[in-house]
Amino acid sequence: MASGTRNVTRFWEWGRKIVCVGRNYADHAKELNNAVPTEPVLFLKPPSAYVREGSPILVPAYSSNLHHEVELGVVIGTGGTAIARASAMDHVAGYALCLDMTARDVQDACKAKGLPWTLAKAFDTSCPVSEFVPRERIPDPGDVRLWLRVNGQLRQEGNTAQMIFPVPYLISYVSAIMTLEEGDLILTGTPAGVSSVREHDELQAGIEDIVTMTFRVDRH
Ligand SMILES: O=C([O-])CC(=O)C(=O)O
Ligand SMILES: [Mg+2]
Repeated sequence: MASGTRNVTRFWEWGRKIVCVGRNYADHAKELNNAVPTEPVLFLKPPSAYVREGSPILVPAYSSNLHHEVELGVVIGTGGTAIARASAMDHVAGYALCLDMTARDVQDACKAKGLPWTLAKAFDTSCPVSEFVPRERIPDPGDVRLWLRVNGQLRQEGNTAQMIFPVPYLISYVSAIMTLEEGDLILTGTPAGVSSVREHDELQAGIEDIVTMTFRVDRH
């Protein structure tokens, strides 16, 4: 697991990139009136987006509609360029439960103006992450249940079997565009049920009961 003096189980400390896949579940694409894509939709978050349990998720000062998106995160172990689909899983060190926090009002405005989603997706605390989950604990990333509760109420529930583009496809696709490096994280998209959160809300999420996490929401 160790690489030099660094340990991939603390990948969020490495300063590596976070590659996000959008609209990878048809039911979520439809709930936001987006077309179901014929190839992956990609965007990035900077490593400064990471937040860990114990620290709050902050609503950006410029947003009044912050949404949760629960997602399976794939942590890259061995980097590569133009990785073949057949060997893609050899590049996975493990997984993490992630939230792709999204300023939905800002994203809607960006979409309307044809602008990038950076303000909506890449702000500080926009990427809450769980503990690292070693790959052995998820033998099939194409068949795990993701769930998210807000103040105890179930809001999102989906199975990664519903992904349009499965994990090996995504690793191959992304690595043909940008080299994947050890410690990079791929967020694989969210199932349906995204909704608003406010100051003082409590978010609880899990990959089944393999890993769970709890975050509170605060304002700047
Ligand atoms: O903002 C969106 O709806 C796109 C996205 O991140 C997702 O589908 O997970
Ligand atoms: Mg997302």
